[in-house]
Amino acid sequence: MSGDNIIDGKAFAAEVRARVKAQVDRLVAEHGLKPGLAVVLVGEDPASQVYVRNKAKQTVECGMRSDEIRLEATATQEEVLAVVDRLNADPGIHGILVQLPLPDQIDESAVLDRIDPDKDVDGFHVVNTGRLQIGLPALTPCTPRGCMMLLHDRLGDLSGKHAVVVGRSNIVGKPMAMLLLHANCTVTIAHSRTKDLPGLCRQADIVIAAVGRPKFVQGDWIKEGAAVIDVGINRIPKEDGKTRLVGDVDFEAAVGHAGLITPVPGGVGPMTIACLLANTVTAACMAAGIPEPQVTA
Ligand SMILES: Nc1nc2c(c(=O)[nH]1)N[C@@H](CN(C=O)c1ccc(C(=O)N[C@@H](CCC(=O)O)C(=O)O)cc1)CN2
Ligand SMILES: [Mg+2]
Repeated sequence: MSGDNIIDGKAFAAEVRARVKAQVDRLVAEHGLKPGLAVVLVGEDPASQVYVRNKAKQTVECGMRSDEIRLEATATQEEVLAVVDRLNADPGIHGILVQLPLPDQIDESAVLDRIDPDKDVDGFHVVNTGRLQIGLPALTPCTPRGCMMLLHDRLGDLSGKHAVVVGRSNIVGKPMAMLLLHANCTVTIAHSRTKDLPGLCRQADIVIAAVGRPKFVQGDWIKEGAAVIDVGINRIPKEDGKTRLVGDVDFEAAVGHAGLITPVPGGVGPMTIACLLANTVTAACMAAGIPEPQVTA
């Protein structure tokens, strides 16, 4: 993959992490403030274990404190809430993330809403959701924030562009639509009941695929020159019995139509963790009542 229209999310995420590290270095040097991120993992989901390990590694590489809290898959709601309460009260922890999905016995929204909104670096708490909705400063969900960074980097001003968001989840589709709206896009949210989805996508200057179905968005749904951001991470079986990762877009078919497109892997995924680190710096600065250090390059 080497076309000019293919966005290298891995390289861009490395740049974001370098900026975060420079910010952290200044916070430590000028304010004695070392941001801390705690990640809570309940159970042994293999993909979640990899993501949590990568988060901890990248947090430390950026010079921040990293706490990893692991609970058995059989943990009770009370046990998970007790961990969140303890982290809420820890002044050295500025960001808390509970890795999703949670086991079935746990009420996900009750856990997410127990996190102190000022430490909610996932931006999933109802307070941050509401703040985003009405345009107040908010901790913003990491994946949509990463998508916006990629779009602004390659397209600059997004005003007046028609964006179609395929998917209406609370963690990607809805906040994504809100961020695009705040960037003055005309936004359509499409979902399983949308009529003529191919025709709708063909009108879009920007297509965000966040539906959770492998290769769902077809190549001929993409208008010539449109930007295609693929949020999907689907593992599909290969003939040799192993699995491979594909997005929600049929990449091979879409790449010939798109003006810009993110691959899977190596597109949006790496931006999610980079934005989590950036949100942790934001949360630490908010807690200390100091402005975020501005770093160049
Ligand atoms: N509390 C949260 N849970 C989950 C989130 C989240 O933002 N907050 N998002 C996903 C998982 N996720 C981070 O937690 C995540 C997913 C994918 C990647 C990534 O870098 N993907 C790579 C491929 C990695 C692979 O081979 O599996 C890529 O796309 O290039 C990072 C983070 C659900 N849970
Ligand atoms: Mg549940």
